[in-house]
Parts: sequence; C-alpha cells; structure tokens
Amino acid sequence: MDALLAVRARGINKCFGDVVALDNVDLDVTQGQIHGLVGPNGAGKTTLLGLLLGLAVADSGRLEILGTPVERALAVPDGVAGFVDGPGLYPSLTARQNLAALAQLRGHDARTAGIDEVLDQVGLTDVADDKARGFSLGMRQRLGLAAALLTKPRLLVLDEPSNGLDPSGKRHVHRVLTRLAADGTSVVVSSHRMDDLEALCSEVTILATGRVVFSGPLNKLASENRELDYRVRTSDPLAARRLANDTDGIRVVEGTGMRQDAEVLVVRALVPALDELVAYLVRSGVAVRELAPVVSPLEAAFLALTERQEDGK
Ligand SMILES: Nc1ncnc2c1ncn2[C@@H]1O[C@H](COP(=O)(O)OP(=O)(O)OP(=O)(O)O)[C@@H](O)[C@H]1O
Repeated sequence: MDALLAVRARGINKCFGDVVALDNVDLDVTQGQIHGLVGPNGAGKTTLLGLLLGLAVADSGRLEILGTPVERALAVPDGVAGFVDGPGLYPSLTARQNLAALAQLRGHDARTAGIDEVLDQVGLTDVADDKARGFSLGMRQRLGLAAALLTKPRLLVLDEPSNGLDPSGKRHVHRVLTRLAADGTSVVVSSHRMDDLEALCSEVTILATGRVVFSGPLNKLASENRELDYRVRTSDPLAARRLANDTDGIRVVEGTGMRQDAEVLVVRALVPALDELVAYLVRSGVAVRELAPVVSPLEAAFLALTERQEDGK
C-alpha cells in the first residue's frame, strides 16, 4: 500500500526558535494525486513544502518521499522538483537561457534537455527569447513551473503556483498539472484560492497553526453535515422568497454584505432541505436559473475548522 505513496510523513515537528511551525504533522500523498495544502497565513504550509523539497529538515518525525526515507542532509530528494516563495530565476537571462542554465547545472546537454517542450507546455513559447526581468509575476510562475518540469519529476511541489496568473494562465497551468497527474506524477500544491484547489485537487490537507485539522478527499468535506448559504436565482424572486419561507429547514438570509441583486435570494440550508425547495419552486412554476453555494464547501469547511482551532476548541 505504502509503495503507492509519493509522500508519507508521520509526526513531523519543526520549530523556528520559540515558533512551532509544524506540530506532529502526518501527510499521505498518493502517486498521481494532486494534493492541496491550505491554511491561514503562518499555518506552516511553506515550511512543510520546504521539507518535501529538501530545503530544510524536520526536528523530529519520519518523512518518506517516493518510497525513500529522507536523511538529515539538505538536498532535493531524487525525483522531486518545485519551488517555494516563488521560483528562483536569473533576471538578465531569457526564458530559454534560464532553462538551459538550469539544465547545465544538472549536467544535462541544454540542446537535448526538452526546453522547447516545457516552454510549450507552460505556454511561454512566444516569449522564449525575452529576458525574465520583464516578465510579469504570472509569467515568472510559469517559467518556474517549466524549470521544474524539465527534470521530469515524479513529485512536483508548488507553493502558490497560481499567484499572479490571469484566468487563462490559470486554466493553462491547471491543464498541465492535471495531465501530469494523469501520467502518474504526484503534485503537492498550496494555495489561498479555494476555487483553485477545488478545480484541481482530489484531496486536501488543512493546516492551522502548524497542526493538521483535516486531511482527506474533498467530497468528504462537502458532504459533512453542515448548513451552507446558497444563492438561488429564479424567474420570480418574490414567489421564490415566499416559497423558501414556507419550506422547513430553509432560512432566508438577509443583509449578506454581498452586492444586492434583486433576482437572487440567499438561503441557509442543509442539502436535503435545499432539494425540497428546488422541487417546490419547480412545482410552483418558478424556474431555477442558478443555484450555487455563496462560499464553496471547501472554504466553508476551512473557515469552520480553522476558527475552531483558533478558539482552542
Ligand atoms: N526561517 C524562519 N525563521 C523563523 N520563523 C519562521 C521561518 N520560516 C517560517 N517561520 C514561522 O513559522 C510559521 C509557519 O510559517 P510558514 O511560512 O510555513 O506559513 P505559511 O502557511 O506558508 O504562511 P503564508 O500563507 O503566510 O505563506 C510562521 O509563524 C512563520 O513566522
């Protein structure tokens, strides 16, 4: 079973002086899985990703990467690539030269290292001969991803890779990561964007003040017995409000602080009551044109779990 794990961490602790950055952290990442890491600022995400990349060593605990126990020396484990705190690039070199320099550092022939292929993969072919100095944050992120891909990693570790990406850049990067995972590469990715992680990941780990407060499949979070707020757009907002008030288990939420939209009703409910409301609306001749959680299930769970942790409950 463990042979299928790209990362197996048990009881990892890491302190910086008095600050406990990681507190007894366990993490399992299956081969070919995109695993999301979320948590408030200072939760320990970058510290954990740094351990996976061999940029630091844990104070205690056991860490196995791609089936091999990690030693106490600072070194990138075989088969691992990625970046934390933004990719390291040479600003005075072009995108292509950056990748060639990297290939040479690793002892590869720059002409055969697959540079064109990775530039194409991340959508930077058109700017391959432009200097990295002039690149936007999103372009630097993509070049960092290309540099990681050049090593054909079996575990890719990315800290906030969507930072600075416009929607099409983000879609592009998502496609690259999804394809890699389908081919068996494992990806561990941190993000503050829940929609990003929901689009990408099958499993997530939520950290708060260095502790794991949830780790598992996204659908386990979504199916938890928790009321959510939903936006309901209908063909007849007044009738919809009346019918919602008549439905057991449905509460109409007023003054949500969101932009007012007369056609949209916000209701708080569990899924079964929401199903009843939809059936009731349709039976009453009111068309449902949009129905979506105001905040995603992941974001709702994230807020609930991290607030609980901060309250010390
Ligand atoms: N090199 C360091 N020296 C001292 N303290 C550090 C160091 N690196 C991290 N820390 C502390 O460890 C804790 C965890 O930091 P870390 O950067 O891992 O959190 P994070 O979840 O990545 O936060 P963010 O979302 O803000 O990037 C924080 O309290 C941070 O101040």
